[in-house]
Amino acid sequence: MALSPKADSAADNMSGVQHVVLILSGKGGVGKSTVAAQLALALRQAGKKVGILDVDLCGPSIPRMFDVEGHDVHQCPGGWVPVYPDQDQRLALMSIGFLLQARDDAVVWRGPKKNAMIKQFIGDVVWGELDYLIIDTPPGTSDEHISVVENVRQYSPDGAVLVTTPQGVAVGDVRRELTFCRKTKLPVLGVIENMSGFVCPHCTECTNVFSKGGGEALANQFNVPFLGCVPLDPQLTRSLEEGQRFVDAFPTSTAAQAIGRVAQTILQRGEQQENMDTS
Ligand SMILES: Nc1ncnc2c1ncn2[C@@H]1O[C@H](COP(=O)(O)OP(=O)(O)OP(=O)(O)O)[C@@H](O)[C@H]1O
Ligand code: SF4
Repeated sequence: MALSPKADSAADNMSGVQHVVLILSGKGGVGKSTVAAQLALALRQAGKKVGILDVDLCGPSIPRMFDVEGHDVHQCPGGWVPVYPDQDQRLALMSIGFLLQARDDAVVWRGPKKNAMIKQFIGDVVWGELDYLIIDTPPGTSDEHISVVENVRQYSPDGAVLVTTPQGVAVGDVRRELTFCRKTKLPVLGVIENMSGFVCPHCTECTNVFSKGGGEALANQFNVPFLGCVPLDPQLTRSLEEGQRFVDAFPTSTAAQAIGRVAQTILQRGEQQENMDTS
C-alpha cells in the first residue's frame, strides 16, 4: 500500500457526485456487498453513471464480484483513479482490495488508521461525474461507520439502505443499525430482507424456507420504508463467484426484479431530493 494520495481534495473529488447511498447491515454475511453490487448494476441499467466505494476494510469483496481482482489503482494529480471494469466507464469501483499486495492479505489496523483510510477513500478518489455513489460498509456499527458517516455528511447523502435476513438475530442487528442512523442523523432509505425464500434451481419456484416478514415488520415498527424481499437464488451465488453480472445476465429472475424495484425506489427518492434542491 505505497500510494500517497493527495490531501485536501475531498471537495473537488466529490463535487461531481449527485447522490450518495450507504449500504449497512448489523451482521456479517447477510448479503450487503451483494446488494451493493447488484443495486449499482440496476441503477446503471436505468441509465445512471454509478460508483461503488468498498470501505469494508477487513473483507473487501467488490473486486471479486466484478472479476477485477488484482487490478492496480493508479494515481493522477487529483488522487486515486477508480477501476473501470467497462470501456464506457459508466461503472467506477474503488476498494481496499485493490490496494492490498496479495488477494488474501488481511488489514490488521487499529481504529485511527482505519478512520484515516476511510477519510482518504472518501476524499481522494477521482470519481468525476457520477449520478450515484454506493458505499459498501463493513458489518456492524463500529468506528468505521461513524467515520464514514462523518465524512459523507457534508455531501448530504440520500441515506442508508439496511440489509437483513429473515432470521431473528439479523433483524435484531438491523434494529441497532436503525438506532445508529437515528443517532448519527443519517436518513434511512429503507430495509431490504435478503435471502428471503429460496429459488429452486430446477423450476425457479420461490419457497419460504425460513420465516418471512421480519424485515417488513421491523421497517413498520421504525416507520421507515420497506424496500422489498430478495430471495436466496443459487444462480446469484454462482454469478457472484464467477464475477458474472447477475442482474444483467438474468433480468427476469425474481431476485433481479426485486433489486430492480429497490433501484426504482431509490431513483424516485433521488428525483424528489433534486426537485426539493431546485425549488
Ligand atoms: N440473495 C442471494 N442469493 C444467493 N446468494 C446470496 C444472496 N445474497 C448473498 N448471497 C451470497 O451470500 C454470501 C455473502 O454475501 P455478501 O458477501 O454480499 O455478504 P456481506 O453481508 O457483504 O458479508 P460481509 O460481512 O463479508 O461484508 C455470498 O457468497 C453471496 O454470494
Ligand atoms: S421447487 Fe418443488 S416443484 Fe420445483 S423443482 Fe424444486 S421440488 Fe420440484
